[in-house]
Amino acid sequence: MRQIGVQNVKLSEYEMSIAAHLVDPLTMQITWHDIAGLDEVITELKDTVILPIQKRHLFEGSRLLQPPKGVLLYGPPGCGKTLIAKATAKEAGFRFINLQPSTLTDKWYGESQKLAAAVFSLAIKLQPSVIFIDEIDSFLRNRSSSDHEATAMMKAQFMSLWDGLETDFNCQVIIMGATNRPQDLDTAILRRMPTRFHINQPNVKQRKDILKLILENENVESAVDFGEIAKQTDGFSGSDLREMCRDAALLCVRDFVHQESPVEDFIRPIGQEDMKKAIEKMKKSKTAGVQEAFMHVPLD
Ligand SMILES: Nc1ncnc2c1ncn2[C@@H]1O[C@H](COP(=O)(O)OP(=O)(O)OP(=O)(O)O)[C@@H](O)[C@H]1O
Repeated sequence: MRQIGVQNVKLSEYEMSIAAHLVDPLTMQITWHDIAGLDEVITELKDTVILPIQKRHLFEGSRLLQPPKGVLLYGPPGCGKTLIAKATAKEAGFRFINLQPSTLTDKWYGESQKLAAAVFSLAIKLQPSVIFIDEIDSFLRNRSSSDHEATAMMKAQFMSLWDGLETDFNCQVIIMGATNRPQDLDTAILRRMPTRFHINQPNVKQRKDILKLILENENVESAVDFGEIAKQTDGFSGSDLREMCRDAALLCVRDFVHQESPVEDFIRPIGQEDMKKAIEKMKKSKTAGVQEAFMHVPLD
């Protein structure tokens, strides 16, 4: 707590266990510059979320123009939802509580309720703060009659705590949720997240931008054609592209390690051919499914 500049705040046992999920803003280095191809989303986030926070005095008189208390980021996996949430917190100067739903759902009933309450009370004590819930659909999904009673109670409690934030005009706590399955979210939850951003699978131009960013500080041959690679990677997420570039870089390392008699003490730059091989490998693992791909990794 001292590290993040919080003093004289007493925490309960439950708040302490939630505080373990707090990301120290000094170590949280993600900024807008670490995100490629999502300029439109970033501009909109700046206007609707960051500006009302940073220029609070300009919006004080208006209830309409308060920063939203709930923001939903939705779209396929690996396309930058977590990056966006972290960068928003960093740029707004908010503390970041990275809440895994399992923190609440793995506990026995009474414990879950106390922890859920602690999430909110901690966020308020530490405000300004963002509570980030990845895979928010996993515990705030559509309510159904088959819900366990404890699950239903927990959802109801979560929502009423959330409403507490909404009604407190001066409270600077934002809930940011991420999901791959927005259609599974409870409608009452969707209503509490009116500000929504679709983070889609990157198109060809976005893939080119992401590739440039990933390879910005790497040793890459000048002849490497980013446009061509972007064209050949249709259907790849940002995370796939990163993994693919890592594979291409590893091919260079492997050549260095396995050369017969080391001539020079440097690793060759990444070339177009390395990228081509890495694309093929990623395509195979995507079609074969992750499990299948793992079976072909030699264990030695
Ligand atoms: N737009 C992007 N720009 C730069 N890097 C990206 C982008 N999208 C994804 N990445 C890379 O992929 C990694 C995974 O992205 P991230 O965790 O933000 O995805 P996500 O949408 O939250 O996925 P999940 O739904 O699986 O949690 C990032 O750490 C980053 O290296």
